[in-house]
Amino acid sequence: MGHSAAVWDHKAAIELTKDGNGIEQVVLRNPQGASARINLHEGQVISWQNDRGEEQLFTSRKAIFKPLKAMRGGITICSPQFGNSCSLEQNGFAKNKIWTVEDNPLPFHPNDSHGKSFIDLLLKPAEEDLKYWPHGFEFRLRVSLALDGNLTLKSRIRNINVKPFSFAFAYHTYLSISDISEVRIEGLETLDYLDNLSQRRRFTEQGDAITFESEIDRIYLSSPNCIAVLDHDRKRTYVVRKEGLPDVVVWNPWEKKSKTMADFGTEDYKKMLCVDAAAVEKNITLKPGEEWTGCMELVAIASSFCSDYLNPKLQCF
Ligand SMILES: O=P(O)(O)OC[C@H]1O[C@@H](O)[C@H](O)[C@@H](O)[C@@H]1O
Repeated sequence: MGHSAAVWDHKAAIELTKDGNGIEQVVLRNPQGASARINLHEGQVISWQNDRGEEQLFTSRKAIFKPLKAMRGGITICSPQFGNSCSLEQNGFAKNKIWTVEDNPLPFHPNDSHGKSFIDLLLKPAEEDLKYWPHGFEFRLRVSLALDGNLTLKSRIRNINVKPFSFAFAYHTYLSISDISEVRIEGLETLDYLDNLSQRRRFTEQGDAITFESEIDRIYLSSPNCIAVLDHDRKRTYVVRKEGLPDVVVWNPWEKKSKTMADFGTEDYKKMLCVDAAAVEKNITLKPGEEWTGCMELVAIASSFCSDYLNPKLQCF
């Protein structure tokens, strides 16, 4: 990092940094030493480390860091589309736009900031963006790091136009894992899913936790608000909590597809698993003046798994 300057004096450290490419990043820290790094050019969370400096999000060794192009890894905001069903770029344009830091955001719930280090980002369409997506919107993203190291992303999208519009949404989350063969997901058993590898045909998941032995690209529907990703070898469990996001996308490209991706190493598929809190099956529609909110919280638990996190009665936020 060439340059570093304080943005504002918050309870926990927040710094704005520039690297050699001039990419502006925000680094959130908590007093215990956990951190999260956000790229302003893409509104993308590119790292989330625990208090021992261990990466909890995956970044490909071949990731390309350049402005206005989401790098392979971290958490990418996918909107207003997911996939490549319409004329927009794959997974939408939000990940390839310049976000600004918002100093005076619309008020959040008081609990949203309590004891947390956070940054508020804003995305608004530029004049030329309206040519290919003609909808007036304000997209606010709050990224917060709590005292316990949990990472929360809260998105608010508001229609500021006179016509309704619809969009899909996903927090495309690359979790860092020890080895894909050591990992299982709990919380998606018996759910229906759309299989992206079979033209989005609908299937029903079996009753066991999900394990991995080949490419997977599925949209699980009407999912519970808490699911868990258990990594036996690393003795770590990620809990994904969500609100306003009914679907969960699970993706691993496996070996053959990895070779077709320029910014992804051939062996990288072993070290990552994408588990996205999403709204994909049914688009969200906003009338003029309406606002939608979608949250995801990531919790990383060291050692053994605590099944209380999957209790459907637990209040997520
Ligand atoms: O290249 P991107 O935009 O990061 O997307 C990668 C993958 O993301 C997954 O979530 C999608 O379901 C896949 O179909 C897609 O290929």
